[in-house]
Amino acid sequence: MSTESADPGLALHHITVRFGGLLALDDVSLRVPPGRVVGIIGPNGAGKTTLFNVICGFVTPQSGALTLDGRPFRPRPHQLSGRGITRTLQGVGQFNGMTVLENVQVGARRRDDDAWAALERCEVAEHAHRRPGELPYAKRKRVELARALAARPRILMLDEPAGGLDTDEIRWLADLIRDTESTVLLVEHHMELVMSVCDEILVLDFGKPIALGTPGEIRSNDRVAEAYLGTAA
Ligand SMILES: Nc1ncnc2c1ncn2[C@@H]1O[C@H](COP(=O)(O)OP(=O)(O)OP(=O)(O)O)[C@@H](O)[C@H]1O
Repeated sequence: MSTESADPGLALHHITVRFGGLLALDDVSLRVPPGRVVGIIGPNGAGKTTLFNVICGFVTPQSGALTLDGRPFRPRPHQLSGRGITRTLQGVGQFNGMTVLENVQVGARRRDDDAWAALERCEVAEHAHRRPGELPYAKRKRVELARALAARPRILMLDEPAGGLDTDEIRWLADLIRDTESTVLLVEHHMELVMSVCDEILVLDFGKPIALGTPGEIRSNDRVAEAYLGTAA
């Protein structure tokens, strides 16, 4: 571990997760250096969400370890935002009993300037006083992003942010991911988005890491094409 003590960012070391007899993650290692956009792809059931859940402390691995800046990191869901880690949810996931602004203020931990800046960044400030349920789906996805950005996270975990969005919205999302100062971990099925924004991509198949590389390397990897791109592209 001594060589890793100078390792900035998040790292997963040999993570294995079993659900009964099912091997959901099989010896997965990944480094997420500051400022990078790292994608995690793979077919349905490959273990992407489980990997996110390990980072968030919802799932405890049977073996392996996490480090943050080279130091042991034992994630606990309620302490994540304090460690600078924020996750968006699949779908929209807002409280409909609260206004858009109030939802985003939860992310901002009540710092109004951060909440408004995030609403403006996501171009939904004009809807601040409406309920999320009154907005179209794409706008609610933007509110969910604003909620996450309002925390000014060091590491932003995006869980299928393109789901249900049209081409223009996905283009907007790609710009947002490229522009953010946060380190980004992206689980996504939309290959064009993944290939256009990621610096590095981890490919999982039945819990096994089968490739790790730049978009170009992943595109030309035969094993990936066989396991995933061939069926999903
Ligand atoms: N809590 C759990 N208990 C039992 N099995 C689980 C649990 N969570 C996930 N699994 C199983 O672990 C495997 C990996 O699931 P996971 O949701 O991580 O895959 P995924 O890559 O995110 O899939 P998708 O693209 O469909 O969201 C699947 O076979 C799933 O059924």
